Amino acid sequence: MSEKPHGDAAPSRRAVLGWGGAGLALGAAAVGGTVAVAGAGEDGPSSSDGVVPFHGRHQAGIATPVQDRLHFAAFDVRTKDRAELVRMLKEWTRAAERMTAGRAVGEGAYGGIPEAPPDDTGEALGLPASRLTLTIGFGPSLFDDRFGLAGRRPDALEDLPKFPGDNLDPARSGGDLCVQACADDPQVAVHAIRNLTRIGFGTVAIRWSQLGFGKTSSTTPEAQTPRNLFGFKDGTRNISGTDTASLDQHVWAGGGNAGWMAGGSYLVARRIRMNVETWDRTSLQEQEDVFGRDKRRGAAVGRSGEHDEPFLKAMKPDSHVRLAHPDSNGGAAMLRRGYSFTDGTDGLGRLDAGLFFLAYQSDPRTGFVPVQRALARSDALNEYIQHVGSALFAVPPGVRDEDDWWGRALFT
Ligand SMILES: C=CC1=C(C)c2cc3[nH]c(cc4nc(cc5[nH]c(cc1n2)c(C)c5CCC(=O)O)C(CCC(=O)O)=C4C)c(C)c3C=C
Ligand SMILES: [Fe+2]
Repeated sequence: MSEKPHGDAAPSRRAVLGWGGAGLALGAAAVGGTVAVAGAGEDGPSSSDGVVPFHGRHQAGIATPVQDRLHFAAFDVRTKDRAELVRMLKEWTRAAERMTAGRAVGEGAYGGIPEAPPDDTGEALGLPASRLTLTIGFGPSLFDDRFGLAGRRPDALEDLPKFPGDNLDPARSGGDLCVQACADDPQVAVHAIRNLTRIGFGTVAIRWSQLGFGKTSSTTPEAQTPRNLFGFKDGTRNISGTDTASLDQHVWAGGGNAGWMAGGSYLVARRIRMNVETWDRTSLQEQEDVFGRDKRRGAAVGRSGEHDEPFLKAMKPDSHVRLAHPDSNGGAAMLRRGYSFTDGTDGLGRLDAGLFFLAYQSDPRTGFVPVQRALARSDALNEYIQHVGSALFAVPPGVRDEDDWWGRALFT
């Protein structure tokens, strides 16, 4: 790709009108696919590095390799006009195509009509695509009478039950829509959410959002397993993004009563506060017993290598890994894709820190729910954590091409 990162937009209206013949030539080149735009380079190096393809059978941001940073936003829909919502989803899709390719939204951040605000907010000018992925989801509350979608709600999008120990803040829970923005540069992820929010002004409003850093799970087992804020390797036994058999079995939805979801997935998001101060005063032995893995290598009790198969009976009955393992839950499994967060302090001198747990599965009723029931009941980790936010979303299949848009199968 020869476009400059985030710098170039389609040639601006003024540029096309003003350049005359040059503008026409540019237009012809654009039809062919790539565009060498006058002025390319002034905002950063030209490169197609770090571009994760936006189009495909599945949305990017699920099985694709996990990036370093997250900006997650849940939105309430403010309009009651279905056509307006559809218009916005189409506009969002076109903007997402551009931003994930490292390009600015619409006509860009400068060079347009001086009397109008620019199409792009500009803070990603000169930055590469940074493996940005944008993944949309539809919450249970979207499927009400407002948009005539009640009959299209998937059975699998059943509200999550209340689990023992939950202390959920409604202001950090739920949402009609969500967008998960992941990138290796936080500015690129934030830019993407900000621009989608700007496009949606009047149609949707942000209900809550979460920034994340330090991925706590990876979908690439050959890479070094990241550590969570308790200092333990997290994601050792995650589903790999290239394990198509496991993805088909545990992650991609088949459709069920909602054919429009075939090739999609269900996302559970939980904001989990971690009491790092208490943890840091806990003995190493207790810490390792809590997880059932050792802190140095991440090896399961009685094993020496991180990826050696755990022997569950060697672990304490209330250890996290024993309780969460598929063998303890009738085979239940999910693809974890969470991030650490720190959101300042809580006024009592403690960090407001934790895990923003994100898990994708083919059906939460057979994925997250049974595992979380077991954990909520008996997990030794519960002494150190608390679930404070929760949301569930149906994540539709991927956008196939430039004529397709987020939610087309649901709304048409
Ligand atoms: C309901 C699902 C899960 C929640 C909620 C959850 C919270 C949570 N987990 C850790 C740290 C670790 N989890 C590990 C393994 C693990 N966790 C879950 C599920 C939930 N975790 C599963 C399915 C597994 C894999 C079990 C297995 O197959 O062996 C590990 C060990 C390393 C690994 O395999 O990833 C750690 C460490 C925290 C800190 C946390 C809440 C804050
Ligand atoms: Fe876990």
